[in-house]
Amino acid sequence: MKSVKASAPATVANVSCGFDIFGFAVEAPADEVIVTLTDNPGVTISKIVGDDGRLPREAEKNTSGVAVLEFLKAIDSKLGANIELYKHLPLGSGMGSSAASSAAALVAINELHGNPLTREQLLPFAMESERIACGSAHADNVAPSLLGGFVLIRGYAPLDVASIPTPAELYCTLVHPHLELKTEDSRRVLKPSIPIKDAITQWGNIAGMVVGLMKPDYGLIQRSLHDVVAEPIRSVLIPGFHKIKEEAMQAGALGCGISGSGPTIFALSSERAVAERVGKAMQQQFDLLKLKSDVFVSRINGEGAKILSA
Ligand SMILES: Nc1ncnc2c1ncn2[C@@H]1O[C@H](COP(=O)(O)OP(=O)(O)O)[C@@H](O)[C@H]1O
Ligand SMILES: N[C@@H](CCOP(=O)(O)O)C(=O)O
Repeated sequence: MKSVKASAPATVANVSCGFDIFGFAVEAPADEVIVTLTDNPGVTISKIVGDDGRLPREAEKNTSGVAVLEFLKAIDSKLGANIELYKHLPLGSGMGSSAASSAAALVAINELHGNPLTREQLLPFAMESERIACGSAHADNVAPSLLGGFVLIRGYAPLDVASIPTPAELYCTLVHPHLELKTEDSRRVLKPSIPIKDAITQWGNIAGMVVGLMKPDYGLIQRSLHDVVAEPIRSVLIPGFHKIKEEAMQAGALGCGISGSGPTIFALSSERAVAERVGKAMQQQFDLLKLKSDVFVSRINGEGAKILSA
């Protein structure tokens, strides 16, 4: 039967001020899948590489499997599928690990059926996978992983997403300490409501980010990269967070915050050389805490999930 190989990139959700509504894709790392059509209905996962045996092999529990099951149900397919998953994203990282697997699997199964659905129409299936992974069908990882670029989730009911143009010279530094934080747990610590004063600060920054990215205006981006909603609560879960952020800013970053729900920390810079310097400064702080970490520097990835071979 026909097989398709696809990949989908890591993503930075929230981007400081935009809790659950902002996300962008980076160039690496990316998960890969090989999806093969089968005559028998249902979805199987025959192989997972790179997870040290930790991810569920049952399709109903793995984000890649859930996404493909939802797709096949939606198009009323009589066929089934088998998935091989090559996991390159660390689990519980705040880099959209659960989302990358489902985004890659979705573009592959869509391709195998002749692309009946647009990337946007694939989104609800990937969101269902996020519900399995963390109890909440948030779209700020799956949307940029599927669509590429910097994405705004304007609304969830109905789902309304928009791509925000970004300056070509905008670089992201990701520093991933070898720690795990489950999104489910770091969502549970958030408060159910926020004071109006904080809401005003937050929506001012969200609007500032959109204008700053579109103009582009690096000063405005810099002034807008603040989070008074999630970061003050979640930062206690990341060793050395405040010092690391301070060092990133000293090294020239426009802003620095928690990537998704952490523990990865992201920074944005207006030059590659600065983004690399920022990465070294951040990693040095994790070294001082005797925490191993990986650094990834990239532009915003405008392409998102892609077919590698069909
Ligand atoms: N294919 C998959 N890749 C990553 N995590 C998966 C996958 N399928 C299911 N999961 C589950 O999702 C959870 C990790 O997701 P999450 O906590 O959101 O981390 P991340 O921030 O890295 O996406 C884990 O409990 C894991 O078992
Ligand atoms: N908006 C979500 C994003 C979670 O991202 P992840 O990469 O940690 O899964 C949240 O902040 O909970």
